[in-house]
Amino acid sequence: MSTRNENPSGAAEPMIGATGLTKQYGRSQALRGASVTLRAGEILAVTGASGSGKSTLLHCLAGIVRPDEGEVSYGRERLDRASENRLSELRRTDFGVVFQFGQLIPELTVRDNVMLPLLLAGTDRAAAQDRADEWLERFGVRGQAALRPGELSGGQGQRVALARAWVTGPKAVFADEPTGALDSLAGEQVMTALVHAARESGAAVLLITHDAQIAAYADREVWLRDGAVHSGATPFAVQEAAHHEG
Ligand SMILES: Nc1ncnc2c1ncn2[C@@H]1O[C@H](COP(=O)(O)OP(=O)(O)OP(=O)(O)O)[C@@H](O)[C@H]1O
Repeated sequence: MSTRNENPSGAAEPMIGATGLTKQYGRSQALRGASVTLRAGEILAVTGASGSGKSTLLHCLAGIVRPDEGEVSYGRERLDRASENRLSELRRTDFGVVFQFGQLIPELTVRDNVMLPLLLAGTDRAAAQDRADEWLERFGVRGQAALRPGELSGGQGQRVALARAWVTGPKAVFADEPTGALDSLAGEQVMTALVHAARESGAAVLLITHDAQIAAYADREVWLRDGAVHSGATPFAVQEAAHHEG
């Protein structure tokens, strides 16, 4: 089911804005003047062929990577100039991140994985466990709380990763190909859970995907080519390239 254009918050104010971002890795120019806005409460899909700069853009917006040039604003704060301490604080409190392969800690149980961000933020153990169980329940994986990540299906693992991203009450969640390793049914279940969590919590979501069906869950779509952002629906040629390479 697509929820395109159904942002119930109706909020249009920019939450995170990036202008003129450039980022070079050795000889490879990942971003060339990329500008994008993530508005409060919206789900924004970012598509584009492999190597077009999608992950680098997400890393710059989430304060994981500092751009070479350009500005990243979070409200009134300049993330491109923020200290490392402030950026790691924001990643613990205001931002959640989900990657293609969940990146759960294999030695910890599902519940301990989800509790971890809360414990790092100083929440006491009993409260952290209650909140972790609550989010596992919302993502339909409460029954798997005592298992280790290696015992989960791909879709369950991604729903646990979403629970871990949402457990701290983030203002924005950055999801880099969260369904990229899943079959289409598991991908749809993960996206349904993600949209539900976003609507319930009011968190904005930046969703990277090479899959047009996954992008259709978003409120708005932008696409990257050669490190620059374009708005509107992804052109078919870019979709095709992303599909084959992704
Ligand atoms: N940490 C890094 N070190 C070196 N080069 C990098 C690094 N991260 C990205 N790049 C390069 O920057 C360019 C953009 O990469 P990026 O991962 O942002 O693209 P992408 O659109 O997310 O690609 P994909 O869909 O394949 O994940 C690529 O040429 C890539 O090789």
